[in-house]
Amino acid sequence: MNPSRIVITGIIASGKSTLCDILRQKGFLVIDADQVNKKLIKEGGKNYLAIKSDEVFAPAFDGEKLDKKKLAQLIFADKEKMDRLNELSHKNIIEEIDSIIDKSSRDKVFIEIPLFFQMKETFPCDKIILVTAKRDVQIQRLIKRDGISLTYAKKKIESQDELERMKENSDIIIDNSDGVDKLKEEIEKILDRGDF
Ligand SMILES: CC(C)(COP(=O)(O)OP(=O)(O)OC[C@H]1O[C@@H](n2cnc3c(N)ncnc32)[C@H](O)[C@@H]1O)[C@@H](O)C(=O)NCCC(=O)NCCS
Ligand SMILES: Nc1ncnc2c1ncn2[C@@H]1O[C@H](COP(=O)(O)OP(=O)(O)OP(=O)(O)O)[C@@H](O)[C@H]1O
Repeated sequence: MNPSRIVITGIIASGKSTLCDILRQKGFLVIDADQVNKKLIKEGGKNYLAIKSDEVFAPAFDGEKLDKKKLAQLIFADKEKMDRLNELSHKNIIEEIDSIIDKSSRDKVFIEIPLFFQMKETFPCDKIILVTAKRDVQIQRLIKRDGISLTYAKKKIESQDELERMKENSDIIIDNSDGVDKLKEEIEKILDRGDF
């Protein structure tokens, strides 16, 4: 079985995971690249080992323990470190996602890849759904969900600010600036249209 691959991507805190939860409730298989990475950065995992062996990331370790908050602060403050982490981790994330898809018996699989357009590696797919939200809505959701400051929220947003390019290269764009009910309606319309 070679299922059709539908990528869900978008700006940070736009509502990708919320959309994916709706799809899961409808019975679809949804793979989340962030969750895949969480497994790979657990002690002994492929990405944990790659990060541990690079001295640039030593400040993020407390003995053997990887402190994800410290790692996030390191990469969001330094683009070079972010690129290095991406180089170490993305190929492993893709490999793991491919292996989950290979084992599935579904005719379509949704894959949430927040950094789809930023990854150097190519991830073959059939359709790309882009989730967006108005900037002020995005900032407020990020601050509320993660309990972070306005400055840090803006820094996180700036690090992946290429919205126009993302729009040009996507097949379907969902604006999730309104409530969750509106988001549900939007995805139902898209599913009914049978675009994939
Ligand atoms: C920095 C880490 C430790 C933070 O972990 P944490 O559990 O707090 O956050 P989580 O993984 O859920 O990521 C939340 C969001 O942060 C943003 N983000 C994460 N990593 C990056 C990155 N390297 N560059 C830009 N944005 C990123 C994305 O929007 C992502 O959806 C973790 O995200 C990580 O190891 N990142 C590198 C791997 C990666 O690129 N993951 C994204 C897969 S597409
Ligand atoms: N339509 C909506 N109305 C109100 N709140 C929403 C809506 N969509 C998402 N949210 C809330 O906004 C926050 C961000 O949404 P979510 O976590 O789904 O975004 P994300 O794009 O997956 O984030 P990340 O890029 O960090 O992975 C969450 O707290 C979520 O509950």
